[in-house]
Amino acid sequence: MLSYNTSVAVNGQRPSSSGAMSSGRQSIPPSPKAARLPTALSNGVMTNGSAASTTDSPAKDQHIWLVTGPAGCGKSTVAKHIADSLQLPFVEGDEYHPKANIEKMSAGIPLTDADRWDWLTALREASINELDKGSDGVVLTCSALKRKYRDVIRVAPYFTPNVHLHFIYLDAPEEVLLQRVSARQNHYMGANMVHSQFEVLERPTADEVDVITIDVTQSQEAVKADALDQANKTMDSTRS
Ligand SMILES: Nc1ncnc2c1ncn2[C@@H]1O[C@H](COP(=O)(O)OP(=O)(O)OP(=O)(O)O)[C@@H](O)[C@H]1O
Ligand SMILES: O=C(O)[C@H](O)[C@@H](O)[C@H](O)[C@H](O)CO
Repeated sequence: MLSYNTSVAVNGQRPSSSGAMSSGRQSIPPSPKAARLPTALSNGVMTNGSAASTTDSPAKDQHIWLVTGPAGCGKSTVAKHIADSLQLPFVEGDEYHPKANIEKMSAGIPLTDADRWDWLTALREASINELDKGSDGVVLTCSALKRKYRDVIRVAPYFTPNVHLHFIYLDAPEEVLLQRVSARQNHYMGANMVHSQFEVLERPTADEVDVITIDVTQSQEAVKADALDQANKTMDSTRS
């Protein structure tokens, strides 16, 4: 049975190891967007339910860009830049946290797996909703600290081969992010939370071939340019 603790296949390949996993087993809730699940038409052809896929012409390529990493790594900065540059809708993951999560983090209490599940599925749904409106893609921010959190999002393009999911992981040592979060004003996530983010962080492994890693110890301008360049190259390589 598929569970939160079972790694999903990335580009058709199931990983040999999926990093540190906790012991609790919970079933992954199905995407509420049941219409995207394949259904058989009377002619036997499978469709994901979108209008485009029921016509003769193939559905256009659509990209989900999920900008990830611990608090303060620059997710919002990079995601806004990519969204503006590529003229794509932007979904700020922080705005999808339930009130209870914000209260916890404001009080300096790290979230648990259980606190994050509904948030992750809400973000997955938000990305699908944007694509369903017809855009060429969507850019989201989401810490996605653990492998199994990324796996929750990996369900989004299932059954829709025209949808390509890419993680942009912003990498920096803890000391760098501590400095950036300490300098930041008016944010619920305080510097006291940075260490806990690194305690649970599972850096993407080599088998997670849908991840682009960006070194964010560089200047903000260099990081933005690097991330956009990598996104453009990735899109070029997926073009059929
Ligand atoms: N490459 C960089 N160099 C220096 N400062 C940066 C860089 N990128 C972002 N910053 C600054 O670091 C802070 C955190 O950036 P940002 O809010 O984009 O991160 P985030 O990952 O979205 O944070 P959070 O997850 O806590 O919402 C901001 O004050 C931002 O201006
Ligand atoms: O998974 C988590 O613990 C949370 O998503 C945090 O990472 C914050 O929401 C975000 O980074 C804002 O600082």
